[in-house]
Amino acid sequence: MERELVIEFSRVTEAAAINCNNWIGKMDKMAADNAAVEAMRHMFQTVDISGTVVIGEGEMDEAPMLYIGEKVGLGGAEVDIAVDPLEGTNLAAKNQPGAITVMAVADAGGLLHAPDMYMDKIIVGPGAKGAIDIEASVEENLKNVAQALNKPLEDLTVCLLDRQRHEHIKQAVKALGARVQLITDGDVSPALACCFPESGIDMVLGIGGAPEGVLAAAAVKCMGGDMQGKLAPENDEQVTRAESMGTSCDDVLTLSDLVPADDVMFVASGVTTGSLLKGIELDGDFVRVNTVVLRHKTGTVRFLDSRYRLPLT
Ligand SMILES: O=P(O)(O)OC[C@H]1O[C@](O)(COP(=O)(O)O)[C@@H](O)[C@@H]1O
Repeated sequence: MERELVIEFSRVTEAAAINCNNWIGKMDKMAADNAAVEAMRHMFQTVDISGTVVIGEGEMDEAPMLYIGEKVGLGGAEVDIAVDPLEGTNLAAKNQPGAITVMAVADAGGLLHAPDMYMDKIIVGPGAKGAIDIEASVEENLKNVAQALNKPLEDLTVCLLDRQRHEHIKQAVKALGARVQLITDGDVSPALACCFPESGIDMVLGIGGAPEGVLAAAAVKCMGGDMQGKLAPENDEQVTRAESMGTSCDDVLTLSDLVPADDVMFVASGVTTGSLLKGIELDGDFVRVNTVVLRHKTGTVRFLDSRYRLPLT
């Protein structure tokens, strides 16, 4: 991939974020999502790549735009693309922190084709690389991560979606005297955040979407953190579907299973303000949007503070 693509890709997630601005707080998550999808799809058509959507809005018969298998771009390097045009649709609709527009781009074959089902995840930043084991208990993982980070357990913060299915994790964290940070939606943002010590999040645990798991893995790989995942099927049909896509639900998926590519980029723009990215702001004649662009091959981490003059062209 070419260096110039950094800016090209940031325009894609920024267009999506700007286009859903009118829907922030309007209690209509479908409309917000559609606005992000439309803008992202439109902007892809201006980028010099031959892209294939491998994680997108669904299968071709259920999603008109950015469906799995859709070809995007003007032509150029053959890349695979994972998108979540609006990650945290509820957060945007309810004007709560942490909604982002996000994508990952890798050399063809470089991203796991994750089925649309749940995935159990354990994620840490670079300081705790090698200290996690998804098959070990919550207690064991917390102790090992605290030791790797050289932190007392009481100061360790574990982020998880506030769901009934995570009750055992909450209880285990409480019993150890560590801290939880409960989120209502959007588990990609904390995966990125735990790679930045100043975010205050040390690890992410629990079950969320598998497509979001691959996006999170792209961010974590670029940042030098660590992640393991395991598909969490809800029925036999999902087990069969996962197998037909080449992944067993019994497999522990390491970072290199989730993102085999060496050249992978992760790009996200803020919709509503979160721990690392500010949300969309109107600033006089301009609209302002914050973006993070990570690239594994070059080890670069870029924060962009972009402004677009209104009206948009
Ligand atoms: O709400 P559930 O079913 O627990 O699913 C959790 C998944 O949904 C999300 O919170 C948000 O997904 P959407 O943006 O599609 O609404 C993801 O970040 C997370 O992985």
